[in-house]
Amino acid sequence: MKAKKFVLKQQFVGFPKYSDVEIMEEELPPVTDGEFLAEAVFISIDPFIRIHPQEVGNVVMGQQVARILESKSEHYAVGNYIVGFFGWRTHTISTPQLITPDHRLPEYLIKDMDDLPLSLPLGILGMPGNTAYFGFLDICKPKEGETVVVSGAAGTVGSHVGQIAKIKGCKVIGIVGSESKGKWITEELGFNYYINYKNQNLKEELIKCAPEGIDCYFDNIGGDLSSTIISTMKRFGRISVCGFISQYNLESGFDKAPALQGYFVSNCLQMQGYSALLFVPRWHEGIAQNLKWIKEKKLKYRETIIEGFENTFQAFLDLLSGKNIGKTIVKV
Ligand SMILES: NC(=O)C1=CN([C@@H]2O[C@H](COP(=O)(O)OP(=O)(O)OC[C@H]3O[C@@H](n4cnc5c(N)ncnc54)[C@H](OP(=O)(O)O)[C@@H]3O)[C@@H](O)[C@H]2O)C=CC1
Ligand SMILES: CCCCC/C=C\CC(=O)/C=C/C=C/C=C\[C@@H](O)CCCC(=O)O
Repeated sequence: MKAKKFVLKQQFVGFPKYSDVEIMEEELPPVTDGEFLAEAVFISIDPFIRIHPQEVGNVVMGQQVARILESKSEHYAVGNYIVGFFGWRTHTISTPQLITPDHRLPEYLIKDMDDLPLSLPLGILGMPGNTAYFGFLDICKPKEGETVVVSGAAGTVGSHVGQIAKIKGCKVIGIVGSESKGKWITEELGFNYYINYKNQNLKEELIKCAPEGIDCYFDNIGGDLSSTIISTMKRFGRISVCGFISQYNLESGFDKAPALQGYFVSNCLQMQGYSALLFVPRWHEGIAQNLKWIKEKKLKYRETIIEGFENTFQAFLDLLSGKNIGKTIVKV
């Protein structure tokens, strides 16, 4: 059995380039006792791949939904589907990772999907879904009637957070980079307003949509746009810092505190960052709640599916340039 894999050839500097990676082949050894052979069906494309430390020479990191092709493990049977952190590769031989260390995403068998797509455990029913569920509810602690701003609002995490905010009875404003994204989140997902940061004045529009000020800000983007949003927050506002994608491709790094301390002091704001990994002990609680909301038709999703393993890197570039709506997935 030959596996294909994307190997990191050099560290990403600035916007990633094709010369940063290389597709290689690897001859896999026979499966031995306790091991399984899994074939990638879907590969997850996520922004953290751009900034998470990775070693040159290693397979590019990432989650997969994979089908068990051969098993000498009592835990997985041939034909089972699992979620695993195997990276950008077509075939993997491994042993079941039944206990999740603190710094890892869990590996598990996919069950109870009914007729839902098998890709969802990489999106709304997986890491990004739990990022939205726990990171919004536990950190922003939204109350009915409050005003919530979500940036990256047509992406996997942002579109999910906005819908949870609606379920909780909030007014929701989504920040997006195109009109089609804005129409999707307002007309189909129920956000109250969208603001297109590429062609509208963010501050003026925020004041129009939320003259009362903002109670909760779910931050996916960081940078100057987030500074503007934070400057319109109300007293005792809460900010969940999920990501800062506007800074990921900068060559200069990102180690300056925003010059917003005045707003934090005068409005008694709270800001907390987190990683989805914090919530690994409650992983299946988040998945069960998100699945319940999907079945109740309270939570909708979209996926941008790119076909073909060879197109995995292009899918990553497209995500970083905002070409996706909802979750970006490679169908291997
Ligand atoms: N803390 C955690 O544990 C986790 C954090 N994250 C973070 O959550 C965020 C969203 O992730 P995810 O939902 O997977 O990705 P998305 O599906 O939201 O895709 C990324 C989106 O970011 C937007 N974007 C790209 N560049 C910029 C920019 N310069 N300014 C503003 N927006 C930009 C684009 O939308 P547009 O067209 O609107 O610009 C793009 O579609 C990321 O910051 C990610 O790193 C994700 C998972 C876990
Ligand atoms: C410097 C470390 C990366 C920080 C990324 C920052 C914030 C945004 C973000 O996108 C976070 C994503 C978190 C994802 C969860 C898990 C990953 O870290 C993969 C874990 C790798 C593993 O070994 O399992």
